[in-house]
Amino acid sequence: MINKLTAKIQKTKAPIVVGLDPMLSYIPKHIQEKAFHEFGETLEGAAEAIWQFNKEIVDKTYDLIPAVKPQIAMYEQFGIPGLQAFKKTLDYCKEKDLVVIGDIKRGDIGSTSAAYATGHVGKVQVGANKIAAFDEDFVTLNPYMGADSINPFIDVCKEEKKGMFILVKTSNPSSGDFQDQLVDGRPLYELVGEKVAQWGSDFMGDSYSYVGAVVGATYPEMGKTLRKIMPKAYILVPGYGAQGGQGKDLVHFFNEDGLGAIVNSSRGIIAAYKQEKYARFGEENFAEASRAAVEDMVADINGALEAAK
Ligand SMILES: O=c1ccn([C@@H]2O[C@H](COP(=O)(O)O)[C@@H](O)[C@H]2O)c(=O)[nH]1
Repeated sequence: MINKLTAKIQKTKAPIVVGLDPMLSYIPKHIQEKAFHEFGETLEGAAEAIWQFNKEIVDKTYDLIPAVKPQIAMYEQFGIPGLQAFKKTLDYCKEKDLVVIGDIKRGDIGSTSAAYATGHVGKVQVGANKIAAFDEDFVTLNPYMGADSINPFIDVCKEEKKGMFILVKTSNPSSGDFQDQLVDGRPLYELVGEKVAQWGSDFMGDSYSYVGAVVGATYPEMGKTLRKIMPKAYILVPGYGAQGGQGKDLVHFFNEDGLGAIVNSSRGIIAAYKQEKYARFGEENFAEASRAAVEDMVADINGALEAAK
């Protein structure tokens, strides 16, 4: 899967991932009304609205992008119908040949992590059958419970040739509360970065590892340091757009081969039609606005990479 991700980034020339993080407040009235007419103002109605919204965005952008990152929390808030919409979204994106990164941020004691790994990237044994449940290509993981929370994912991913992005330095304002604390004189995120490099060293694709890292666009200097600590790890970079990150901040997240980082934007793409810049599209054409926002994001990042050469 890491080879597929790298190849798709090279083919599209778009080192970006569209975050499918639908909130009802982003979903145009005409979609909500249709879904509520059919299913009522219920969890089922909400789930139908987010599925129709996602589908239109995917239809209008899939030819420009290598990957999507559905955030499971946005679906879980609608309970079981929400999780069904999550699964429908994953399957549809895979039909469109997109790489799917499930933003699930799991990590628990070994036996529980093993169950999460089975459900999200593996296959569960049911009688004589082995069945893939959610079946993402990559997942995000929280490593702060230690190696035994990550190892089950490594085992399952090795079997399935799938991958993971491990939280190293997150984009949020209080990420420093714990991640920046000094341990033997070094920030904790650097030590986690070293561990990611170590985990990845015996789980390599052709040029990059199946074990990637999450580093926020909002911390460019730390991104530069972590790039050197984890040269073979793909870095998933959230924090672009709605959280303030811009192309010029991201140059040092990439390696000299122009690869090694994939930048996420969720609200900045899926709710683009709400921004003044894309207001010309109108609510009806929200997915066209998302397409324009993808094109602008790619131009911003590639422009910054060119300028830095
Ligand atoms: O450090 C992190 C890790 C994950 N995220 C997730 O990425 C998206 C960001 O959404 P935007 O709308 O582009 O701000 C969201 O799913 C977060 O849970 C992150 O922001 N930072």
